[in-house]
Amino acid sequence: MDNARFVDRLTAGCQSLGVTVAEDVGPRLQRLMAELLKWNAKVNLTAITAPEEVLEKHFLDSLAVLPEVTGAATLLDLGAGAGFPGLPLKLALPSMGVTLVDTVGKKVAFIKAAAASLGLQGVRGLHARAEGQPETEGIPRAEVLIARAFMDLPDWLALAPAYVEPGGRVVAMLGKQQTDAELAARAAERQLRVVSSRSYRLPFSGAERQVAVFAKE
Ligand SMILES: C[S@@+](CC[C@H](N)C(=O)[O-])C[C@H]1O[C@@H](n2cnc3c(N)ncnc32)[C@H](O)[C@@H]1O
Repeated sequence: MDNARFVDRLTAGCQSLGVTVAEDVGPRLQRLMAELLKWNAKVNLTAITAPEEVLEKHFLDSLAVLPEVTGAATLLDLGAGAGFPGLPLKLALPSMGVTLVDTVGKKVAFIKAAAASLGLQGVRGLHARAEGQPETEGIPRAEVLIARAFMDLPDWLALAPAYVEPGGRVVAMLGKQQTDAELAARAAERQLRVVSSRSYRLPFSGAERQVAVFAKE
């Protein structure tokens, strides 16, 4: 994909999702894509390798949750894989401190290399397994905790609150649609409340997604 098409698709995608990013985000996402595809040729980081799909399913899907994350001083992305959604969110919100955690060393090595190549300050890649004990795992708590394609919702709501600072919130990026009643029931099981929930469609494929935000009661 050439530069002009990348910028066009990014702009159209953001418009469709109702989010805005600064002008420098496009070129930096292009650099991130180049790094991802270069690494992926040697180590298996992601099954999504077609540039159009990387743009939609990794970059735009990550940026889709900007409304849920904007304003946070710190973000913790558990099970970040090749850096999604944490890296695109960091590019869009440069003053936010972002920690990305994964159990697979090569994925964390990629996150660190990509952050260095993009000159990103305030990004930490952490090779660790999140099992609910942040202190012993060496994982810092954050104002906002996020994960995509990491756990099903009940398991995520069981694990996540241990990693949230007082007054913070848990963001769940959901592939499978949940009703308001289902979300409220899952939240109540963990003494959480639903702060917000909304569905959206990826701009080009039309794939359905949902994002829900939870806080401690
Ligand atoms: C399906 S991938 C999703 C990656 C990324 N969030 C995305 O949406 O592209 C799930 C990731 O979680 C990591 N993972 C699984 N269990 C974990 C744990 N307990 N702590 C940290 N990472 C974990 C895996 O290594 C894998 O990279």
